[in-house]
Amino acid sequence: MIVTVTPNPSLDRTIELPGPLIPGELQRAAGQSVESGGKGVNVSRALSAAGAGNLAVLPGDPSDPVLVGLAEIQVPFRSLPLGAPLRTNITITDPQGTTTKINEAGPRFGHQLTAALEELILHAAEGASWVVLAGSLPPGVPDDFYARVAGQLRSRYGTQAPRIAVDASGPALAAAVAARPDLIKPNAEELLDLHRRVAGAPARAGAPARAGAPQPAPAELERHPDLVVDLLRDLQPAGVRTALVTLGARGALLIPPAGSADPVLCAYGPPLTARSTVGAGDASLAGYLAAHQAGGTAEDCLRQATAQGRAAASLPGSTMPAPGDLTPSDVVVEAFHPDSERHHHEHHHH
Ligand SMILES: O=P(O)(O)OC[C@@]1(O)O[C@H](CO)[C@@H](O)[C@@H]1O
Repeated sequence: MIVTVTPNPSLDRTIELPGPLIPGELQRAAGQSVESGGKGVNVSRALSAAGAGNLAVLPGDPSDPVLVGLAEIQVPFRSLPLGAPLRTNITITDPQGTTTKINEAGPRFGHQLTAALEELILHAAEGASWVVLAGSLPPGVPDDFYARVAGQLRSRYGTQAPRIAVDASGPALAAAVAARPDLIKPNAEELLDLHRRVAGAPARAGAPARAGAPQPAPAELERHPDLVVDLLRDLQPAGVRTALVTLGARGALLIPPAGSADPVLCAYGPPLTARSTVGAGDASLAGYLAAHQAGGTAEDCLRQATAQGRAAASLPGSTMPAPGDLTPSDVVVEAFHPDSERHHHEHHHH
């Protein structure tokens, strides 16, 4: 069973505009939807849609629309009553595939709530194969929350401890990496940010010091997977093990831990117009975990991750794909070679 943890869930409200977003103007929506969200909640929704056993752990009162929504779609969850509403996050999409997102901070946690959430997670994780620690931390929860939880899970369950995946950003991700999670799933922007934050990490033996060197823009990183691999190698001494790096329309890379004999794998598919990219990374992570849980090879896991991410991007709002939405045979997975890769992508996109 896969346990997902979402300390800062959200009600995701999506507005579909008939044209580009114009700041300062009244615009009328061509469509709208509301879904229970937050990264771990999305991973759970995607796992449930794929028929994979999972349990979502999240704060929220029983009457909160996020929990009511989860119950409606029969995603199993355990929740921690808050006495306060969860946040609402807004997504605005246009027909060109541009997604604008505005996320609230979320309700404030005191020490007691933080401790109660930690205990709920430790309890719910008993017997789990994976625990996914996902999304931002609400105000009041310390940045090292994921690192602490990972440490507690390992000390409490020892050899029976679940594998740990982290899908977060900013300080929560940087602090979590120190606990050596089994898997991280950054996108280009999160990877650059992580590299910036962990720049003080000891450089890998023989590598030129990269700290202070100008960083590429996220879109440039998506076009140059060789740069992604370089950044990852820099981060491994700081605690990064397996990394699933999602590269938007460019596919994804699976980078094994330092010293592994396994090759770096890359995956891509035919061009697609995104309808809403919100939740695509979460769907990718769910695909990876479902395939891993089913005993799949690294190639299977990356193919399933990429197929799920592509399907999620082509669906409105943060809708998670069902098996019928997937076209895994569209996805090419191959060993990554810096030179051939650039050629492939150029070939592919012209
Ligand atoms: O503010 P966070 O916790 O970083 O991200 C929250 C969020 O943007 O992540 C999901 C998409 O990945 C959405 O369901 C949700 O609104």
